Amino acid sequence: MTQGHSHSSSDSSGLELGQSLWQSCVDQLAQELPEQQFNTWIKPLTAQVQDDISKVTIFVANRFKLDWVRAQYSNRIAGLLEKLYGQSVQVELAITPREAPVKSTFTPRTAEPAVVVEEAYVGEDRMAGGPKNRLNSLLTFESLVEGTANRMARAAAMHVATMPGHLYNPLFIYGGVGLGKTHLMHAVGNRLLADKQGAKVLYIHAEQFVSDVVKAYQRKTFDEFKERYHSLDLLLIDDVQFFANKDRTQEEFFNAFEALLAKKSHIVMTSDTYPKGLTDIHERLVSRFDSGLTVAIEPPELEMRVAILINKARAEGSEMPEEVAFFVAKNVRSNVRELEGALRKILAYSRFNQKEISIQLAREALRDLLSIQNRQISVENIQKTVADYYKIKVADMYSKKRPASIARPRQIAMYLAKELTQKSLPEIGELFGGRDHTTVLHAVRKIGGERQQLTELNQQLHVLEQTLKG
Ligand SMILES: Nc1ncnc2c1ncn2[C@@H]1O[C@H](COP(=O)(O)OP(=O)(O)OP(=O)(O)O)[C@@H](O)[C@H]1O
Repeated sequence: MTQGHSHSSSDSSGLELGQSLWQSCVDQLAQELPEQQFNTWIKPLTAQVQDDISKVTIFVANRFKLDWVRAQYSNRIAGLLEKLYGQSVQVELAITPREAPVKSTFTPRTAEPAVVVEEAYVGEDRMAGGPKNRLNSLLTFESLVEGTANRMARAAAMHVATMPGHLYNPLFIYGGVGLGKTHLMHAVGNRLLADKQGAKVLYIHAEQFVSDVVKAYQRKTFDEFKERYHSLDLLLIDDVQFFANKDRTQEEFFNAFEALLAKKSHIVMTSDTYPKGLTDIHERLVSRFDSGLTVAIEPPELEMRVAILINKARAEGSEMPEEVAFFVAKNVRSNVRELEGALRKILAYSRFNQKEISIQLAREALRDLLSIQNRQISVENIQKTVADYYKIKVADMYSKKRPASIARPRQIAMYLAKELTQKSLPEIGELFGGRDHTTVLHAVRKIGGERQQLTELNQQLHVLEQTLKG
């Protein structure tokens, strides 16, 4: 989003701008806040932006959350909106009305449906039209771009959607943030419902499951809880790493899991790590998670990022020239959510200034983003981050020591230095204790090659890249 521009106040561009402003704010918070905080407090928020963007009303599920969001986040949100928009924006908080005005309510695209559905299964009135499945109908196989990074996961998901309860049960999908795990899961649900209308499908975030367990506990409604979960045909449960340390939840999930598998209902789960990498989750559950098919979603490669940009632009009614898409995809590398954020900024900037989308325009629209990237990534920074990650001393990055426990992280750091900075091989060699450029080249080729083969290494590199990009 740009600053200091003029704008008309009441036409539809005000609405669009409001939408992308709120989305940019959410994207920014996703970058700044620890993931769990973001997912708990910010992701479920919906906002209504006044046409002239002087006021944003943020909807929160209940009184408790309202107080919390007000105390912890409202100043920060107001500050961000002001920074993004270039003028002050009044921020107001309200409790989500029972029937939210869906049309004018903007939800971050990554979030659950527009109305916060915390009470969805408790209030009898909501049961009238059948239980809510919480699926977002926009997240389908059709809108998911396929590439090497998600091919396996997509094929498995497609199989589950067409023949649930058959193979790959449970299907466990893991990968870093913003890589399309949630999207894929919704796609399974949407496809199954399209094929079998009456199917009982539920998408739920692991934290919501925890909160359902707590409620059942408080209200002594475990029978209802069981009835609800154990009767599903397809359970889609997101981010199961959130079950960590929640014993009662794990027990209830274990029961649901067993009941569902016994009746050949399908379970699809996602997590930020592979099952054995989960911490503070009971072994018996972990081994259940791993008992069907476990697939990774990898960060998208360049061509896939380009395709995603072009597709998403088209879905928004704009054409993004291929050279611009390449420019953006080369500069925004970590995940799809960031790509979407970049795209929104470019579209808003182009509409606002009524200019064609070009590389120059993209450069201007993404000025902040690009400068943050350039500022943060230095070879020293990489050395420190990699040393921390593999628990070795930073000094070992320049030392002559050769044990594998040191040499390998050092090679990884060299690889990242080549990937993420503009430095030449000799310059990098110099910064690693005066090593020859052929040593650096060897490291770059070796790690780059292994990355294609070893999922675990690829995940580690992905984490490091995300950390370095801030
Ligand atoms: N291959 C793809 N094609 C099109 N859109 C994609 C693709 N992968 C991801 N997206 C989009 O990127 C955004 C982030 O994806 P999603 O929310 O599914 O990520 P996630 O892996 O579940 O991340 P998190 O763990 O942070 O929840 C979504 O808007 C999604 O639609």
